[in-house]
Amino acid sequence: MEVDSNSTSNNHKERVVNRASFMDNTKSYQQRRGSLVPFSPTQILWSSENGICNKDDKDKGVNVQVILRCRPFSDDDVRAKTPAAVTFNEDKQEVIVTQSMGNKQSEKTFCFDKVFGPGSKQKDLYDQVVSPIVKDALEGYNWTIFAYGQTGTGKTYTMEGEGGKTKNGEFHEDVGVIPRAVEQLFNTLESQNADYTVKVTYIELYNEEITDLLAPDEKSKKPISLMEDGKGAVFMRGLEEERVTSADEIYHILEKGSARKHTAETLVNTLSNRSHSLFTIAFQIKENISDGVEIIKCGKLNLVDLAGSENILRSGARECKFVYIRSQSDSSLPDRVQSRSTLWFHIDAREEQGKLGDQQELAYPRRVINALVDSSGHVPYRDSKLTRLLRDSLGGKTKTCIIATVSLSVHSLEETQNTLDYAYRAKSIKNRPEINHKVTKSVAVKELYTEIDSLKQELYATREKNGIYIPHDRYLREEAAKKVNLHIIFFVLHNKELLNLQELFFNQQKMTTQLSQRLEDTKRELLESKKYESKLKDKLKQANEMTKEKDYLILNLLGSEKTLTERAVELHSELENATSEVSSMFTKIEHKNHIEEGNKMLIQSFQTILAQHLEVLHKIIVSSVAHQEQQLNEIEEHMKLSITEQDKANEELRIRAKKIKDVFTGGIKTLAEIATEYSAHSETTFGNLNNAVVEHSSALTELIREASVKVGDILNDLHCNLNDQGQSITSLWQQQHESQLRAYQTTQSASSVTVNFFKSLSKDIFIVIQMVEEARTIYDQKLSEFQKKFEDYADGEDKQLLNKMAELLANSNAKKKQLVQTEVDDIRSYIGSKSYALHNKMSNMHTFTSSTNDEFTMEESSRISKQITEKAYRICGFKLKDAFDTNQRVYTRFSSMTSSTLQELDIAHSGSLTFIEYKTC
Ligand SMILES: Nc1ncnc2c1ncn2[C@@H]1O[C@H](COP(=O)(O)OP(=O)(O)OP(=O)(O)O)[C@@H](O)[C@H]1O
Repeated sequence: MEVDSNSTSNNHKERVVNRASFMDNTKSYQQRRGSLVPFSPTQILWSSENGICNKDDKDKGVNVQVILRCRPFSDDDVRAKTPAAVTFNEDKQEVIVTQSMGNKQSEKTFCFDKVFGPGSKQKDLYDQVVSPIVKDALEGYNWTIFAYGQTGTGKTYTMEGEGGKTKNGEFHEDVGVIPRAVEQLFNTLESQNADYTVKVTYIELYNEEITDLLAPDEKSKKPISLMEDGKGAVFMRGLEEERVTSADEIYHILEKGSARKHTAETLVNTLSNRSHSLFTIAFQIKENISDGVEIIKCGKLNLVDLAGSENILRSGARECKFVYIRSQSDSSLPDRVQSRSTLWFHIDAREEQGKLGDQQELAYPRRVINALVDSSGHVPYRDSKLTRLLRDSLGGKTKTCIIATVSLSVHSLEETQNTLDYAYRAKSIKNRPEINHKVTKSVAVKELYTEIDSLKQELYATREKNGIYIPHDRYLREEAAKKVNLHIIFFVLHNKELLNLQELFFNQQKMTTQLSQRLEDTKRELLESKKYESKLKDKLKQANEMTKEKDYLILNLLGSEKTLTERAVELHSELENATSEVSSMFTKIEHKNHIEEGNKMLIQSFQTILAQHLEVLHKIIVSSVAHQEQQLNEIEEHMKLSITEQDKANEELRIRAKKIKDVFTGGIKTLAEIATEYSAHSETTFGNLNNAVVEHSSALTELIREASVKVGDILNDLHCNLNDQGQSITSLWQQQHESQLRAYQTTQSASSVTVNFFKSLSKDIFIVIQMVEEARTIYDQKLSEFQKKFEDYADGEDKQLLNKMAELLANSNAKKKQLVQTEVDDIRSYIGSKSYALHNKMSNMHTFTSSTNDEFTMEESSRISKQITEKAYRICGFKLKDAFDTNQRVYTRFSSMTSSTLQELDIAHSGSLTFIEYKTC
């Protein structure tokens, strides 16, 4: 019957059988793969009672080596720029943890045997830490290396690593401790050219259940139980041992075993180990130390990858079967350990202890460590399978190296501190390593033969189903030995017990005083706690009220959130609309920019056109000025010509008037001569006189007629001249007017074109409108100034010209008028004086005739003479009257002609003045 550690039975026989079974098992000859030496790794793992120890090591003890390794930031941490909470001093082997509490920062420094920072490589760790361990193990020591730390901090990465071998047979840089150790082991064994046997086991401890990861298949997997040999040595029953001959075989086994592990995904690790795994390599090396004397070195490496140390709920594990330890309920533990455990783990009162998982399993090693560190006497190895398996490694005969893994991240600060605390405490655990038993070949062979016999008999008995067969002499031997042992044990135990009890009593006394003191403290604390509780209750009440308020607020908030959501939807649609509008605006802006570009080009072309127009305008003005100058010159020439013609006409008129005067003077003279001759020869020449008078009268009439015709001609010529002058002036004025009109129209059209163009521009270009407006205003101003100047200039010129013309015309008219008036006056006075002289002559002739009539008083003669005189008188009278009438008519006609000409001249003059006034206005 097997004795489980949890079993309370201590039946002697059972123990013997059990031990026998253990011995059988440990010394069973491994024939499966033809090994040279009988051995069992499990035996060597947990028992080394036959070992030869180094006296110094055994006496003083060797501290557990504690290595600290920190993993680098994950990609997520790098992305989130997570701050680091841990710094390293690899030279001093120190780790500094920085913690912020409000405004304060506290630092805690931990010192370890070796510290590997986030930049460390797998090879560095292996070369500096594990390689010496492997060498030491090859000397015959048992070694346990276990990785401990929070999930995702790199335990599996450190122990197993990632990747395999490269093409040139070297390890990938991420390969971990186990494959490298395997290779070093085989390389050394090969190089020593020794006979050796290597065997491996690979187990998983999950939920207090041990699983053989190397079992051929799931069905043939047997439950593995832990067994003790009564002396503290533990072995696993039913465990498959695989004998290996090369490193590659081990890699294969590792792969196979790893694939079977219980894993789950956590928030910090996608492939998190939910179990503890123990990979063990046990080896025996046969060494020939001298002729014929052979020794066998037995060494062993236990490579343990523990499950994540942290609070699993916090890590977000899925499908997690684990709960947390309820240390208060564990009555088997001393109070001190319980309270410490409570600090480390969360409690779930619903779970029974039996159902507790890995976290509880991890709590036990901590308790073991605490007990070992505090030297409290009782070390609770038996509380869990893990601590039972690690018994020899924590305070036992196995050398131990703990690789504590931590994360840099500030988010893992709490777990990092726990790990560092735990690792730091573990540093002070002392083991008492012993080198393993070295046996000669002959002794081993003898033992093996005995074992074979015993096994054969056992087998026989089993087949016969007669119970377990023990040979008689062996039975007697063992019984006797047992009796002796019992006595010895009883005696020793008795004495020891006595001593222990004494010690226990003193300890108890000490503890009692301590406990009563603590009880007092606790009572005080209880009182304070009660006070605190009442305060808490008050606070709870307040909190409840606040919760109600908050609920109400939340309801309101939900309502407003709903409206906000609706509003958000509306806004969203509005935003979409706005976006489309904005995009259309952008298109418009683009279009506008395009137009502006076009406008710019238009402005530029307009500037060019404007410049061209201005140039043309300038040319037109220049040509118009030249034209006007030419016209003025022409007018001047015309005026000069007309003045010359006028002078000529005047000269002609003067000559004619002189001729008329001469004719009149000649006629008067002739008349005087005739009168004289008449008076001398009054009677004889009366007839001649009559004839001469008649002749002269007719000649006078003819003369007057010719004079009046000539005067009429002169007046006609004068009138024609005036008409010509008027016409030439009118045509000149018309030309002038037309050219002015053209110039004015050109200017007007140019200005209107400019204005229109600027108006149309102002509509199109809103942004450049100011510039354009300014330019337009400036241009307008300049143009209007120019136009004004031009108009002023043209008007001034016109005015000056018209004034000059009017002056010239007025002068010429006045001169003409004066000339005509003087001529007319002269003619009038001449005619008047002539008429008067004629009248005087006639009256003189009348007086002479009457006196002649008086002198000849003869009736006949006086009657004839009277008749002749009266006849002559009548004829002269008639002739004079005719001449006078003709003269009068000529005078009237001439006067009327002159006045009408003068009137026409006045009208033309007033017309010119009106035109000049109109132009001036
Ligand atoms: N020192 C390191 N350098 C580079 N990558 C690392 C390091 N340590 C860990 N990692 C990476 O972090 C991830 C988690 O590591 P690992 O699975 O070894 O953590 P663990 O402590 O074994 O977690 P669990 O307890 O959940 O099994 C892996 O992808 C691994 O590659």
